[in-house]
Amino acid sequence: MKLCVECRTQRAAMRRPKTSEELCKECFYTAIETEVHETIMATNLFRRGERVAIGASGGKDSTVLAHILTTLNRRYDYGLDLFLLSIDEGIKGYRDDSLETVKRNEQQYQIPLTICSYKDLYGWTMDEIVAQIGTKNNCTFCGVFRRQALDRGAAMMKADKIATGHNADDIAETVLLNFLRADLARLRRCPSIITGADSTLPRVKPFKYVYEKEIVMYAYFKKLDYFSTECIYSPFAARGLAREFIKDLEAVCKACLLLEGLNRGLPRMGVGRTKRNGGDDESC
Ligand SMILES: Nc1ncnc2c1ncn2[C@@H]1O[C@H](COP(=O)(O)OP(=O)(O)OP(=O)(O)O)[C@@H](O)[C@H]1O
Repeated sequence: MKLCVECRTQRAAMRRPKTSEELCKECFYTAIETEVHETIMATNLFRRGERVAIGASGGKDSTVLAHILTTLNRRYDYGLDLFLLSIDEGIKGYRDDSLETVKRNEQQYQIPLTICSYKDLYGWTMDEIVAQIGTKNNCTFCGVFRRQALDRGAAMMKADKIATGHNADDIAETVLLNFLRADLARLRRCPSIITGADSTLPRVKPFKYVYEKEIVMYAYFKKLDYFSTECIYSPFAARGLAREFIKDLEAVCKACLLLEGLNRGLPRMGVGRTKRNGGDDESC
């Protein structure tokens, strides 16, 4: 039986994707939560007394965000007034089901939920828009409307900030997409942990440094209640290509793993052959 390298008492339940350390569940939770807390502290992400809208889609990222922000707010006494804000894009068989999850999260985390719909704000549901425009450019409508809908919903609820569940993988995909589109303004802006800092409603990404795989593991081990189906229109989105490309790069990037080990004082991390990083002579 392998013991957790952190507590050395419990059985290791996983190899942590970010560090390759073998940890028990409790030490894994502590590691993620502490890292998010340190990110929040190091970047002054919130101020005491702020009212924070958590963009809640019912998916894994925003569900874990709601769970971790609620936990940290209590544990470290941030003094934040948290609430869930969901945008109902009007996608039958997808958003209606995920909203049911958010309604349960409202009870589980004991933070109030507000739902704003495209139908009320714009007079159109996404299903109606897709019926007009087809499945090629529909994500443009959805992305632009959702961004504004989150702002309008948060302003209506007198929020000071919007927190979203964007993680390290999402940010890498966005960087790649903006690079491919040669969109320099967005390329410069998109990796920031806080955007619109000077506006009345800044947006923050507390999971900027959290790997998607670790969010999935956290949600799975904690048995969090989240909705895991992809948007029915997303197979047509360009983001999917960026995601595949980054996953392929990750699978062979032995040099990055070795370098990370050296920088973290774990020189043996990534030494030897694993299924994930291939042979010893693989490179980016
Ligand atoms: N319908 C929505 N209502 C409220 N917030 C949303 C909605 N859709 C997305 N968001 C916010 O934007 C973030 C990124 O959403 P996106 O759909 O790009 O990614 P995701 O990785 O699938 O996130 P999640 O797992 O939380 O659904 C979410 O984590 C959430 O905070």
